Amino acid sequence: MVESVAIITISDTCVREPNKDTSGPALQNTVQELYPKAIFLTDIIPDEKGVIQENIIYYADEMNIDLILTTGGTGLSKRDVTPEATREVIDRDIPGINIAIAVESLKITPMAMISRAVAGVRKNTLILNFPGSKKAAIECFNIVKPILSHAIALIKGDAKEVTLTHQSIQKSHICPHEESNVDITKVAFRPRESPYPMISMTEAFSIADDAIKSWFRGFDVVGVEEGLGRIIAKDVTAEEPFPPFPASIKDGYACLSEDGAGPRTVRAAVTAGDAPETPLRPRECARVNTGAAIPPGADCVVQVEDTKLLSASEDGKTELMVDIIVPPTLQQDVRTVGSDIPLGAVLAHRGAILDAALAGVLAGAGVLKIEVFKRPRVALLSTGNELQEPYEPKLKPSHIRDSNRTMLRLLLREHGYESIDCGIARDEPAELGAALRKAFAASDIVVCTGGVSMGERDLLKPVLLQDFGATLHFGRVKMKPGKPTTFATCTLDGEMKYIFALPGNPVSAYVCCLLFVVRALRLATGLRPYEWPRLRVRLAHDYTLDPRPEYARATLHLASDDGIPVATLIGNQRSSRLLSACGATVLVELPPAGETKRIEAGSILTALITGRLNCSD
Ligand SMILES: Nc1nc2c(c(=O)[nH]1)N[C@H]1C(S)=C(S)[C@@H](COP(=O)(O)OP(=O)(O)OC[C@H]3O[C@@H](n4cnc5c(N)ncnc54)[C@H](O)[C@@H]3O)O[C@H]1N2
Ligand code: MOO
Ligand SMILES: [Mg+2]
Repeated sequence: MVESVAIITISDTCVREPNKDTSGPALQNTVQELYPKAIFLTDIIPDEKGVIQENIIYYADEMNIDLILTTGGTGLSKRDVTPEATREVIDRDIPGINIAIAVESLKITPMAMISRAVAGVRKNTLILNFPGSKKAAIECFNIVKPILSHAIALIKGDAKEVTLTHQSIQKSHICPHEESNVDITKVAFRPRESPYPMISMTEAFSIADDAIKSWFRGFDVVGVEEGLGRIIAKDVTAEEPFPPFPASIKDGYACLSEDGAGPRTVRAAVTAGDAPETPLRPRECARVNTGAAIPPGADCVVQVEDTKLLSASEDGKTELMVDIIVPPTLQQDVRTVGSDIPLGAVLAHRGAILDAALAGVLAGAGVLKIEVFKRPRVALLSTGNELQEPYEPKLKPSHIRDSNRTMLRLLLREHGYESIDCGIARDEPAELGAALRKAFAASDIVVCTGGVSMGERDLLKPVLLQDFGATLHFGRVKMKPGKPTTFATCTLDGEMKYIFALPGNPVSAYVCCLLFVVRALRLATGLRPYEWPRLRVRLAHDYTLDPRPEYARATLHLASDDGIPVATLIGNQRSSRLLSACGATVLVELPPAGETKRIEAGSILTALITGRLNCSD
């Protein structure tokens, strides 16, 4: 049980200007989320070795604090002395903690190499140095979080907690299957303000991209027809030229171009599939069809429209002589061997998406199987006590049908990704934990909806943190819809798992799936570019702006005078109203309200093309 925590900001600057201390308060918020009942003491002190040591000794010896976290002074500048100060006052050091921090932090930034932080024990107190930047301090805390309670229990000799932890480690890695560490009884103590900073979309994308871009699990070999939407892993080259023989582009007569205009004897008739062998001689021609092989000796085709019949057999079954009216040029209307696809040409480049046309090209080239990037396995999980399956005959009082799983499964499929259905979990910590565990076991990326905001039954974040030791990379994003969008990672049975915990509101889930999940899947499967294409649109109506950047669902009318398509928003944009996404071609990027609170009809904005072009008139 962690009962007391001291957070010491070590920075000359923050001593002079305490409001510049963002790391201390952020760290406090994050730690408080994990230990809501602990007492917190905070301090800001200068980068002075003696002062740092006095403080550590005071909090450890006099105050008997369980955990001291320092932030700042771990780098390479002359004034950075936190590690030196700490090292001299600890009784025992714990190098493993900083090895773990270095290993994990190096995945995020090479700057982690120059942190010299120390972790150790003085008497009954665990002391950890964290870097001075807010982001880095929180990341470091999230890395050590899984072992904190157990380490502190060991230091304090808390036999009960140590035994419990050992039992739970034996049963599962983090938390027993049937139990949860999340206490939902103290509703009155829930945070009244979200402890998660509301980060920008750019920051959120960069964090999720960094975490996911190293996902690579090799290749699959799939049949061309099964591979729709998959990403080609290796260049595929043509082993046959196309066409494999000189073919006619027109229905007409194969001739020798040097004969010019004038009469020709019709020597032969060649339809598609025939293989003419006898060479044409001067002033001879062969009747040919589009796609038929032209005979040896011929070097051009004259379309039937540019000829006249001069003589024929009496029964009309055989053409004897034709007149070529227009003098032909060399190779006129001939597809020479390999002129569509030369032998050895690249048919499909690594990174290309296997679409219908490419499948046709591959089929035409006799390529039946193809190597593609493996895709992450995606599990879909809905959460909420109010949810029933769509097929249930009758709704219970105050219940609704789960629409998110159906919508997300098909939305992912529309963009080339299949998913595994993990059902509905109730808003109970242990049940949620069990459902997540199942979803993690079946997948690489879990996409769940609901339970990420401020309600007492919004348990996703605490369950991830306390039962899975997850690293919560972000818990709120400045966007509408989708504010409580959460992205976390955790290691289960030695494997990295990713979780996009999307808000429960169906439109929020829809928009965030397009913006975060599809992006992550594209990035993980080697697809470039992974940004949605943008275009300029003219807004059809006035709109009141939200303080957050908003992604409004709209259809496009392509008839505007200057060629800029007009975007019409699909009715009320409330995040519960999924009808607003039906038939959406684009997500219009509405800017956040600043000095301009209302945007006028006719304004030019950008829009992401996330849907199909529909005829909306
Ligand atoms: N005090 C605050 N309340 C809320 C805030 C806030 O900042 N402070 N944020 C609001 C925003 S923005 C959103 S978005 C929602 C997100 O809520 P949760 O992710 O916690 O989701 P739930 O509470 O579980 O459900 C919200 C809503 O969505 C319906 N829902 C959930 N799952 C499904 C499903 N599978 N199919 C259909 N509909 C679903 C659910 O019934 C609720 O109506 O929080 C706001 N609150
Ligand atoms: O951000 Mo919430 O997703 O507005 O509805
Ligand atoms: Mg909620």
